[in-house]
Amino acid sequence: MGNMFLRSEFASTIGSIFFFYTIFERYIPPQLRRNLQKYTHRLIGAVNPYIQIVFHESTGERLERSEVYAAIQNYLSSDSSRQAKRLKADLMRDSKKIVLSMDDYEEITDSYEGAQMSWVAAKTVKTENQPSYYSRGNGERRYYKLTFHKKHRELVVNSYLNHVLEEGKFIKVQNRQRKLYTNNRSDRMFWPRESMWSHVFLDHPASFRTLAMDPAKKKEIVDDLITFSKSKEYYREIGKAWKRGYLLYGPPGTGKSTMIAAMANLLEYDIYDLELTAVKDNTELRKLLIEVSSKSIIVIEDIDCSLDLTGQRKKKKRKRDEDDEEDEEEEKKDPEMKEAKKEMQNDKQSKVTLSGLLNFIDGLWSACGDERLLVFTTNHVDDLDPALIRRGRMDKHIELSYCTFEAFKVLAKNYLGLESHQLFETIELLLNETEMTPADVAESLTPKTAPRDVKACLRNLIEALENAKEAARLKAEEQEKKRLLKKEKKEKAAKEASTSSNEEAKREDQLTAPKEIEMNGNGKEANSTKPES
Ligand SMILES: Nc1ncnc2c1ncn2[C@@H]1O[C@H](COP(=O)(O)OP(=O)(O)OP(=O)(O)O)[C@@H](O)[C@H]1O
Ligand SMILES: [Mg+2]
Repeated sequence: MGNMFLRSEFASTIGSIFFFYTIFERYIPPQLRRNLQKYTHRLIGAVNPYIQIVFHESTGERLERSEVYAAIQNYLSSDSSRQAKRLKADLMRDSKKIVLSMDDYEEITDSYEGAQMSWVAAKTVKTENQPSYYSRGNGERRYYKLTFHKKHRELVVNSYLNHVLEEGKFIKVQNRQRKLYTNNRSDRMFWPRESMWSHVFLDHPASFRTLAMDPAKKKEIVDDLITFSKSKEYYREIGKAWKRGYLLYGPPGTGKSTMIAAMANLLEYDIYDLELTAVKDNTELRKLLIEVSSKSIIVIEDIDCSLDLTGQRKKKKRKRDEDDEEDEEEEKKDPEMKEAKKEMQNDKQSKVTLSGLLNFIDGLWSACGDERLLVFTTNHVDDLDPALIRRGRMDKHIELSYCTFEAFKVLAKNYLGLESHQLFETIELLLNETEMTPADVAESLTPKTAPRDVKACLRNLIEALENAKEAARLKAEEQEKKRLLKKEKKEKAAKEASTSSNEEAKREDQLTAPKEIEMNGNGKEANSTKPES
């Protein structure tokens, strides 16, 4: 009986609300309605101790997805998966993980420095009077609503919102699918707003654990990288752009490119592989730089071959100039050929200059965007212009060299799962006497049969090392022979030159001697040229 009474009471309340709402909507003019709503809100605001902030999913007339909304979605994802009963799963653009978020009208709570915050996901539906850009296709406009007590206003405005944004961005970076970018050729047509970089997803398995090099040196590099990635405040304090330059040098196949991939994997950075020869000029280089995002490594491989920056390149240029002189004659005969050659040269040559590159590294533009590594690689460090590699530009110089026994042990572990073996001693001796790149050692250790025969692999390596040792011995012998031959030739030439000059002197003496005698015979003239003794 009581229950029935309650039920009818409830039904009549709902009925009254519905009745008043219909009257409100239908018979009260819009202007009055708006005023009524405004004053009701003010009245409620005066007595309600809670404050609300709304964050819409899309903003502006273009309805671009709001970065803040995305950051909140990421920030709330772990709380959502724990607290919400109805969840939505999204695979966001460039994300490698599914992001879980609470469904509409779910509520979750978050606590920050002792303050309780409540987050609700909701949506508004477009009404007839609203402009068409107000909402997306289905007429819905989503938002998150943050509610907190007014005594936490300062905390929320000054620190909680920043915390949400930073954390959300951090989670986004963690979840993002990393990319390997490369610059497009500049003579290509670009669509408006099209990026000058094209990309593929970066999925390189290299890591510092599998990189073969001296463990102490490896630790030093890893520590340096991690310290860099955590030094945002430090760089701000000392007034320096948050970037660091590395120069990796060493013979081909010693792991320079592998180390760059390991760096990117360690710090979760993107890689921008900059092909300088495809960059038209310094202005374009600057444009490319502006597009590079934070948390990235800008790589210029084989810098000695990329530009007219090095001694070697200058030598090549000199040679080219000599060739040009020979060609000039031909070109005079055929002017069309001259034009074609000119075009071809322009095609090949980038007009990026050393000063342009230095500006790229440490000019004002390079400070736009945070947390960036710049890595140069070269096989010929001595050929580089000292201005390019001075500290401050290339802060850390790392030499990657031939395989040491320590490096071999890492490769043996990677390739064969071996910590030790009786053949290691022989290999150590041979490695001390022979220069072999880690790439060659790795190739010898790669199993050629399945299941892998560990001993056969080690024997393979020993054989390769012995061959390399023998080849080096023969080469040294050959070089010594050539040196001796050259020396002999030089000595012979010098001897011949001295005998011929002696003979000439003798001949001259013979030519001048009779004259003197003659002169002596004549008397006076001879006395005037020779000092009296
Ligand atoms: N230090 C190393 N540790 C592990 N693997 C290595 C190492 N060095 C070379 N390798 C192996 O050799 C291959 C070639 O190495 P990488 O391309 O890194 O050499 P590089 O120094 O960049 O050569 P280049 O100067 O020709 O560009 C890699 O795929 C890798 O498997
Ligand atoms: Mg390389």
